[in-house]
Amino acid sequence: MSYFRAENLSLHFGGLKAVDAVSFAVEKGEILSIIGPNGAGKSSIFNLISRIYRPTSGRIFFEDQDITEQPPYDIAKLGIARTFQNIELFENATVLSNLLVGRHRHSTTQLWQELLFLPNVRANEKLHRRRVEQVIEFLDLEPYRDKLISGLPYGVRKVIELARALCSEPKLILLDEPSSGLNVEETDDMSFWIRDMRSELGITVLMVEHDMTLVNRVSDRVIALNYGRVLAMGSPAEVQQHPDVVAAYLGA
Ligand SMILES: Nc1ncnc2c1ncn2[C@@H]1O[C@H](COP(=O)(O)OP(=O)(O)OP(=O)(O)O)[C@@H](O)[C@H]1O
Repeated sequence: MSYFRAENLSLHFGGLKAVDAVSFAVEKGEILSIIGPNGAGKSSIFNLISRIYRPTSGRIFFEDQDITEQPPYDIAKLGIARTFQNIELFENATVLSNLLVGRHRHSTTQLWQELLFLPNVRANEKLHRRRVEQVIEFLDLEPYRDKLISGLPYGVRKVIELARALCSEPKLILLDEPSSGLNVEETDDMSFWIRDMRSELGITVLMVEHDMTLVNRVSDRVIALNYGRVLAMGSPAEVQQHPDVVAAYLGA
């Protein structure tokens, strides 16, 4: 049994097949990248996994559990986190506050307990802060801890978005174009974070990415999509040399 599995997944918008009978599996500890031209269906697959959309047909399994019908909040609880192509952070809050939001899935206290600030609330708060500090250290974000998001450069925000996803202690992370908007040096750093996430934190990675340098550097396997269908699957080199993939990128 695979760690994560999409089986015959389809998503139709009227007559448009954004995702068309896509099947793939991700093994525990693997870094798998999804590539493909604009409109190929990459983000739609992420939106199906995080339950922003319901599949027209097909099933999704995680750790041997059928999660196709799970509500979005439960997906996070099961240990699947994601980042977005367009960064989604609270602009007028500090980095630390944004990261504490990432701890939400581990909240065990009720609102009434929080209002009364009972001892278990304090203990919980301490645990959350400790975990957040670990992520801050892991991603070298100490200089930004108390800064407002609105004053930070794009490259740093991108790392903070990754940090927020890591604060939820995910088992599987979905990275939606982690290099978009980053310069060469920042993309280089991103490739190290992604590899370290796997080797040091044991996180399995499913990534949508356009930058082939990053894809080649971190991926164990690659899936190429076009018009919602799988064109090729295999090692980064195999997929990039596949004639259908070459044709799709050349617009043939
Ligand atoms: N909510 C929607 N309603 C209608 N069509 C949609 C919707 N979302 C996506 N599509 C269409 O589905 C297809 C796949 O889109 P998707 O965003 O998944 O592609 P993508 O591979 O992520 O593209 P990009 O690299 O540009 O982000 C496209 O033709 C897109 O226009």
